[in-house]
Amino acid sequence: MENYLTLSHLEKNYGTKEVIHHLSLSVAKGEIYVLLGKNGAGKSTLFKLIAELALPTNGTISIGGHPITQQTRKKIGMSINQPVFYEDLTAEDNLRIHCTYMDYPLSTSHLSDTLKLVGLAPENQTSVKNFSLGMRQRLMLARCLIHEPNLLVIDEPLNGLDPNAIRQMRILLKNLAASGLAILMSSHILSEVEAVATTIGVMNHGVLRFSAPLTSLQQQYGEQLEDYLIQEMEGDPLNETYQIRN
Ligand SMILES: Nc1ncnc2c1ncn2[C@@H]1O[C@H](COP(=O)(O)OP(=O)(O)OP(=O)(O)O)[C@@H](O)[C@H]1O
Repeated sequence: MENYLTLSHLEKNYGTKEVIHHLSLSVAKGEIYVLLGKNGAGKSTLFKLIAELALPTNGTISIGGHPITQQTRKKIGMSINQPVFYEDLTAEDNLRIHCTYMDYPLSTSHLSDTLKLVGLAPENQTSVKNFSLGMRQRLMLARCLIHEPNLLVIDEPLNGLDPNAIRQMRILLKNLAASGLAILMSSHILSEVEAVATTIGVMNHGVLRFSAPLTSLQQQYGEQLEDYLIQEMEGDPLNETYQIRN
C-alpha cells in the first residue's frame, strides 16, 4: 500500500519539555491506523501538528508525498478535541455553514449524500442540541468528509458512545477505509481497537513505542495482545526494567 500521510522524525518541545520524541509513522490509503496512549502520552499534540495548530520543533509531515500546503490541507478531514456545533441549528445547516467557512462549493445532492453516508437523515430538522452522542459523532464525521478528503484524522471517535453506536461507527470507519481513505485515529477502548484497526501504534511519554499491523500483533501475542498493549501504554520508558524488557 502506498503511504499517504508520512510523519518523519517529528519532535515537539514546549520550552524544555519534550512532548513528541523523534516520531515517524505513515498511514496508507485503505488503512485504519489507531494510536493508543494514556492521557498525556502526546496524541493530541501529534494531531495538532498535523492540523498545523502547532509547529513541530523538528521533522516533517507530508500528505500524498507533498509538504502540507493550502492545497494538501484540503485533502485532510480532521476532528480534534470535542467537536463544537451550532447547537440551535440542524445537521444540514451546520454543514452548510462549515462549507461556506471552508470556501467549499456545496451542492444540495452532495450534502444529502454525505448525511446519508454517515447515517443521518437529510430531512431531519432536529436541532443538534437534541442529538444523541452517536448522532453528534456522525455529524462530526460528515463535517470531516464533506469536502471529500483522502485522509481522516480523528481524535477519539468512539469516546462516550454506547455499544450500538460504537458498532455503527466502527462499520462506518471500515467502509470509509475500504473506499480508499487513509484514517488515523486515537482511541482508549482496547476491545474496539482490535475490531477496527488495521495498524496499531502505542505512544508513551511522546515516544512511539511500536507500530505494527494488527494481524501480525494477533499472530505474535494471541490472547495476550491486550495485556501487551496495556503494558506498552503503562510502562515508564525511563524505568530500566521496562527498557530492558522492550
Ligand atoms: N501548550 C502546551 N504547553 C506545555 N505543555 C503542553 C502543552 N500542550 C500539551 N502539553 C503537554 O504535553 C504532554 C502531551 O499532551 P497531549 O495533550 O498531547 O497528550 P494526549 O496523549 O493527547 O492526552 P489526552 O488524551 O489527555 O489528550 C502532556 O504532558 C501535556 O501536559
